[in-house]
Amino acid sequence: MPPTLTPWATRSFHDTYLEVLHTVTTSAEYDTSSRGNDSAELTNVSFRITDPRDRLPFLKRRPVNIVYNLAETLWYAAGRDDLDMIGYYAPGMGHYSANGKSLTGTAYGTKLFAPDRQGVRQWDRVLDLLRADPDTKRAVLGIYRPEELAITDNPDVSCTVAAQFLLRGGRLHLTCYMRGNDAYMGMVSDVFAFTFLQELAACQLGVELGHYTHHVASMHVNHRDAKNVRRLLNEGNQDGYVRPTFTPPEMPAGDVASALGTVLEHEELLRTNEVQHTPKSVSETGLPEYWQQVLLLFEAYRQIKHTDQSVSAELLDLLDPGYQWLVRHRWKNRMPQFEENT
Ligand SMILES: O=c1ccn([C@H]2C[C@H](O)[C@@H](COP(=O)(O)O)O2)c(=O)[nH]1
Repeated sequence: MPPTLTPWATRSFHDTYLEVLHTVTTSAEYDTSSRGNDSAELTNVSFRITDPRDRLPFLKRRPVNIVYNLAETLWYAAGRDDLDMIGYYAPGMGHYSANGKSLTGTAYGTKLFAPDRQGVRQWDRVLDLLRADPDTKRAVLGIYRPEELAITDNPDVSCTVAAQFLLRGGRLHLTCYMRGNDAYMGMVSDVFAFTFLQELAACQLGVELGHYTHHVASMHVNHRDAKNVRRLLNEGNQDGYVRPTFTPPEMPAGDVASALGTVLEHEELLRTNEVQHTPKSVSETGLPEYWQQVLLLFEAYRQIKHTDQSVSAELLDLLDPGYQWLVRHRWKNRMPQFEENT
């Protein structure tokens, strides 16, 4: 019998990430080969993160691209499916596009945040239901659609089937159901996006954040990533290793929709290099500090993409310590001064 991962609960995703990678690679049930991907697979893996704000792993051997993760989540929240936006942060996303312009399955935002035929967003309907009937068991955000399998050789079928809110004891919990999850690559972005959206919903409802639970039918690690996964798992075994810990930033209550709208306007101007922000101009937006941090990250990325200079030292100094750690380790060769052991 393979080990059961339920009920696995850790405070942070960092610990869960390593546990899942370790268990899938050492206790795989199957060796699968589908659509050119050879993988080690463990079926029906579930875990819980008790602090969904602690959603980032901090690993030197795989520094998360925090700019991409924020951009992808905002791309969802804007109900978008275009490669113009997401392709700037992840050029590889183009491979999943059938028409070279947009994405289908992966564009969760079109299912969650774009108005349906009745002109209502699924997100709003579910939040309204929670306001009207807080104990409801119906607050389900449906993502996977049966029609996706009707498209021959569809390169992009939704991996997330659904996500469900439960408002219990004044706290908003989220459960995510996935048909398949790439434990090394995809899981980091999926957990980031869903926990971020959970925090957004809690702010919009004016309730406390609860726990986040992730259920996956096929949890797998592709064989091509096995070596990198081993290196990652060994990171903690190095002499003198101290696991970096940071207090995660907390999304402020208030008019989240308006803050999101402003952030998205600035994101586009920075992406197209029409605007260059400074710490002063970011503070002049009047956005809460939390959202200013997102703009600082987009400005750092603009400097990386559109110039060949180092990222501004003044900007780096202002970043939240966890974000700063990730940027410094991800784009080492674009940092003003980088010390390996910091
Ligand atoms: O949000 C996503 C989207 C995709 N994938 C991974 C899972 C699979 O490895 C691959 C999709 O391949 P198929 O299951 O569609 O063959 O992408 C994720 O982990 N998360």
